[in-house]
Amino acid sequence: MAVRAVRGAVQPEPDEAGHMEEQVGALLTAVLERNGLTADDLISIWFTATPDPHGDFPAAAAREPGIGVPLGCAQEPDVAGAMPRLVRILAHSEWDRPRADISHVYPGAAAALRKDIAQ
Ligand SMILES: O=C(O)C(=O)C[C@]1(C(=O)O)C=C[C@@H](O)C=C1
Repeated sequence: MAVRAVRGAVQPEPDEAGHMEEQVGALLTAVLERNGLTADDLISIWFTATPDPHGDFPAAAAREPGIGVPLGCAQEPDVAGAMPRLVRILAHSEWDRPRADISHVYPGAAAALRKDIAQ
């Protein structure tokens, strides 16, 4: 069994506590479903958020889909002209398939960040 990493990002809109939880939760659910993973396969999830105000900690959204692994949040560099209000995830998982099979999930506006890998 290998350890693999999967990426994703979402731009919660509007920036209210309930929406953050709902949309980041949906991102996490999509990452699991598209990759045939369960919450038990995960090892950890690192969240980053752009420096604009957010209604809640992104990691709080992982509790709704029942994800019980270690979580962390940090702030992205404040790059001029960068897309605002983004929450990004980097999840590590145990995986029995090749790296090329991983689906990285960038719904909606976030797809513009990584046209090369967004699904
Ligand atoms: O993948 C993303 O979410 C990006 O915005 C791209 C990118 C990159 O340049 O590779 C930029 C910033 C993030 O911290 C991670 C990756």
